Amino acid sequence: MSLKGKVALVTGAAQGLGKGFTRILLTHGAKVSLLDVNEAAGAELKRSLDGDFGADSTVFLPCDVTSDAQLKDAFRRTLETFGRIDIVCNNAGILDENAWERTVSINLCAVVRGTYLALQHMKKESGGQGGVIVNVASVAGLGPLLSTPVYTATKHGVVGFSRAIAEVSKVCDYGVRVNVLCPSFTNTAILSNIEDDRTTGQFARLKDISKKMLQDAGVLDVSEVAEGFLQLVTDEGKNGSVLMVTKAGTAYVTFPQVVKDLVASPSVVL
Ligand SMILES: NC(=O)C1=CN([C@@H]2O[C@H](COP(=O)(O)OP(=O)(O)OC[C@H]3O[C@@H](n4cnc5c(N)ncnc54)[C@H](O)[C@@H]3O)[C@@H](O)[C@H]2O)C=CC1
Ligand SMILES: CCCCCC(=O)/C=C/C=C\C=C\C=C\[C@@H](O)[C@@H](O)CCCC(=O)O
Repeated sequence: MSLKGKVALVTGAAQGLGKGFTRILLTHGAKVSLLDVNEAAGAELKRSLDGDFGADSTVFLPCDVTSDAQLKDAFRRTLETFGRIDIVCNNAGILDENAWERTVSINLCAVVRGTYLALQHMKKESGGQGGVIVNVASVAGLGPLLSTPVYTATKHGVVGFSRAIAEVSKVCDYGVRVNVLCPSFTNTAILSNIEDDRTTGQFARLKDISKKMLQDAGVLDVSEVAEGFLQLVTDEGKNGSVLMVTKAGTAYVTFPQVVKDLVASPSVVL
């Protein structure tokens, strides 16, 4: 899929991975609507992108993705600005085991909200032109990151929800692909949480284990993850795909078909 003339909406775009996704989309000819709760960082990024890609290539929309009204308004203003939405990346996320309800609200509830809004605008049965949604989970969405159980739960939820919605889209012929990106440790601000007792809370005593996992796994550059993101956006054969990006390599994840396996071989003991 060529990105020329396409319009993307990226949440949590002001820094880190969202900024990397934004830049790779712009480099390949798309226009991007940047959503972020951090107005200062968003405005600063907009100024920088104006210089690199021209002022008409992006729009920055202050938005707290936990607010239904703000996210709906951001979609509306994106359509007003660019006339279409072809790509949605639900990327915004935090890690805070103390503020675990807010972690769930941002990392999972807002991904559901952003996915449903994207489908509302893109699915063919409501007059849309189709498109693609990339939801950002984590390797912690594939297995437990022990010092962050709620963060782990939210990322598992993003994987499960996205795979299910991808199946819905296929069966209902929405014309919208839904994929999941599962990066490993990447060099952004969120990594500092691994050492921060304020965000690991009751699990702070486990931080040395998580730090060793980080040291063993290595730390990705944003650009490495952005290449995986671009694959999920542009490969029109990918729907319901889960792409894991690690320093050891990039791979599509396959999942056991438990029910089919169970029926096929009743001896399977769960
Ligand atoms: N950095 C890493 O090691 C990994 C990160 N991820 C995920 O990647 C996504 C992006 O995180 P990073 O770029 O690493 O972190 P980051 O902290 O650098 O960027 C997160 C961005 O989301 C924004 N944001 C936070 N809450 C928001 C809200 N309520 N509404 C709108 N924007 C909000 C922040 O202002 C920030 O710009 C997250 O979902 C994170 O869980 C997944 C795997 C690894
Ligand atoms: C603490 C900051 C992390 C926030 C960013 C993020 O999401 C990073 C995730 C990176 C890696 C997650 C790894 C999870 C591993 C589990 O799947 C499990 O396989 C670990 C098993 C460890 C072992 O050797 O037994």
